[in-house]
Amino acid sequence: MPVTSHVERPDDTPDGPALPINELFASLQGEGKLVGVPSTFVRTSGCNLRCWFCDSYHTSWEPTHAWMGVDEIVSAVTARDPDHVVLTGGEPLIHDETAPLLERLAEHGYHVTVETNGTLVPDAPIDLASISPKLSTSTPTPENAPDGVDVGEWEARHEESRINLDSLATLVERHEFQLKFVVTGPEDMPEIENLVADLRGVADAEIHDDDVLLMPEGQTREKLAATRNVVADLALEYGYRYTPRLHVDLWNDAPET
Ligand SMILES: C[S@@+](CC[C@H](N)C(=O)[O-])C[C@H]1O[C@@H](n2cnc3c(N)ncnc32)[C@H](O)[C@@H]1O
Ligand SMILES: Nc1nc2[nH]cc(C(=O)O)c2c(=O)[nH]1
Ligand code: SF4
Ligand SMILES: [Mg+2]
Repeated sequence: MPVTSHVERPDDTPDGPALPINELFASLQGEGKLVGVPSTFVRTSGCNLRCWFCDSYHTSWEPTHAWMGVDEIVSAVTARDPDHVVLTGGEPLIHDETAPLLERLAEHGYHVTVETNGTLVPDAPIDLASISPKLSTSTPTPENAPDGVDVGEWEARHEESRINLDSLATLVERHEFQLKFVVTGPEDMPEIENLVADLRGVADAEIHDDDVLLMPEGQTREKLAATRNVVADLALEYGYRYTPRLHVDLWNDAPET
């Protein structure tokens, strides 16, 4: 079981910038302000956190990928001719090579959303920073760990690195953004309220209530059936926005969706 966030680059990868790619596919944006928009998804492998509920297990707990040169990734995107591109992971911003990829995608004129946990800041163009800060209920423990996983050092490591207020402030100052919280239940709300207040205190940017999105936790239709109405009621109660997980409604937990 890998215990680092680092994904080693083997010697036989292409010359120039390259990234470990878990999957690259066309789908509808399933989450957030652009839900329903046809998009090409580029999913990098490797993450600096280990949410117990991570719906991309093969980019975090057990990273799986092929190395692709930035040129090759751009060609695979242009072949699909999208208007919207979503760069996600894993955590795409742990890789320095996401910056040249984002530059290239911007040159092509695509609208690019970056899905990030908000702990890192790139120096690169982003049209929508889709920031999903991780709450204390995301922290892995021996009790909630995915089957067969030894949480080991990750309980402490995740807990100490999951929130970086400076990074969050810089991201919301530099980019159009959404704050998309994975909500497991009402006990998450005080933490969300405190984090939004802290961020409003330090960031030189307006954070409107409808920039704050509550997303039900659940990798499967069955799990979402149990959380979505609870979370919808919380959005109504607190005045934040609700986001569905459209792709889970449509395709459950199938890969490349
Ligand atoms: C796999 S993450 C990759 C991007 C980045 N690492 C992050 O966490 O934002 C993509 C999105 O899925 C969300 N997510 C992951 N597992 C989830 C689950 N079990 N239920 C709901 N959302 C989940 C994350 O919060 C994030 O918004
Ligand atoms: N359809 C679809 N929409 C998504 N929006 C964010 C996703 C992600 O994994 O980052 C995602 C995903 O995995 N699939
Ligand atoms: S930060 Fe994102 S990719 Fe990393 S473990 Fe959490 S949900 Fe998965
Ligand atoms: Mg996903």
